[in-house]
Amino acid sequence: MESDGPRAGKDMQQLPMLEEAVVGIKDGKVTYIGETTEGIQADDIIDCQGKLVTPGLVDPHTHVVFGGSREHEMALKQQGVPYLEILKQGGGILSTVEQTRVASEDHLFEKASFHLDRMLSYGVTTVEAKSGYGLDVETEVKQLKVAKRLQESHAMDLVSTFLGAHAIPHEFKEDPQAFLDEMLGMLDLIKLEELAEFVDIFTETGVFTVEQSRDFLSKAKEKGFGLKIHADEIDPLGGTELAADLGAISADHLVGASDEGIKKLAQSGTIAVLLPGTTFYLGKETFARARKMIDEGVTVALATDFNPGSCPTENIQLIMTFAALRLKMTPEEIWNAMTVNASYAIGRGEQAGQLAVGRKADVVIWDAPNYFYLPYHYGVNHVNTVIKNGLIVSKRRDIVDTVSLSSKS
Ligand SMILES: N=CN[C@@H](CCC(=O)O)C(=O)O
Ligand SMILES: [Zn+2]
Repeated sequence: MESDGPRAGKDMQQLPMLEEAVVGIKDGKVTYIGETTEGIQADDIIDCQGKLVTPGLVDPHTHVVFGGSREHEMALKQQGVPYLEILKQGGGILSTVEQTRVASEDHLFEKASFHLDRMLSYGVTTVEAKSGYGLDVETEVKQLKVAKRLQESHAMDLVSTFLGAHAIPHEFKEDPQAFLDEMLGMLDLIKLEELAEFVDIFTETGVFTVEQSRDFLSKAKEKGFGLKIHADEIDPLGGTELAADLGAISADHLVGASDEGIKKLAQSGTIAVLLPGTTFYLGKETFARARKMIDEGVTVALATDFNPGSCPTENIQLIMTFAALRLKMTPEEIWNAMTVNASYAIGRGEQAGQLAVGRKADVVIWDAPNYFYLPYHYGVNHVNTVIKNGLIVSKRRDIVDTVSLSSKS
């Protein structure tokens, strides 16, 4: 799984793989990858005979720090009330904002920790975490501080994104610009206290316009932040083009991305982070045009978008199945999208997403006989063991003979 950079377009089909491989780990790092154990001494040996071994997965788009939950919205969804209508009525994101504002920092820490444990158990070892459920200075800082504490104490590696521009809170309903100015006013503090590396905005009907987003993100860029955009998730407004124009590191969702937008992503190198779990959960028929993106030479990554509203699942393996069946991505493209490309989408291309000598020993051993088995056998957890920085952080029941799971392996 070594790569010099993100894999774009048809290069996403490349998936270097060793059979009969040996991975050596010492002091938390990968020290050896080869096909023989000859001349190698080890204190502990894990026999992975017949099993797939990969780098830890990278989830480059999550909203993991939040208060409460939104199961009460399920009935509204069943009645056909659209996502943006629920938000307009003060529910949706704004309901989670209320629950996050009243939660203590320690509570949010414990809750996010629980979700991160679950993500680790599904084979994810690096994750991006967005704020955006505070929408006021105090609560946004509280969320970002929780992410920072988690980065310092949890086995998971976290990369933090400031999404203060996630929705317009009640108190600014009549004056969205004043709200955006308040969020912009936080950037110096966020920089000073190293609370986030990226700034994101929800560019969507009834939330922020393309022009508001351009202005907001340009100011964040001037202050030295990397940029991300929730772009063309529901209505095709042109957030994709904006992401490319501004040189954003990623443009996320992209269900309604135009032909022009897709071309621009390929030219700018902005990574398309696709979130098919969200499209599924919103009950949409039309998914992001991954095939067109790959044909045009775009770098595609995949993520869960784990959040309490539009995609409440930590199961990134389920996203593999959606990517295969609804985005028509090949298994090779899916693995690249969740490892190499995902790590570049959050500025961790040099640290995560590859199994290579000298890198962190973030390794997953799967109860699967080959890499295309995972998107196929869906809805369950195929992890056998997760190793983070050389230590076992998650171990599940062993199946001795994985080969027997498959007729062909
Ligand atoms: N679309 C905007 N933000 C999130 C959903 C947040 C929520 O519904 O709580 C997303 O990426 O899908
Ligand atoms: Zn999101």
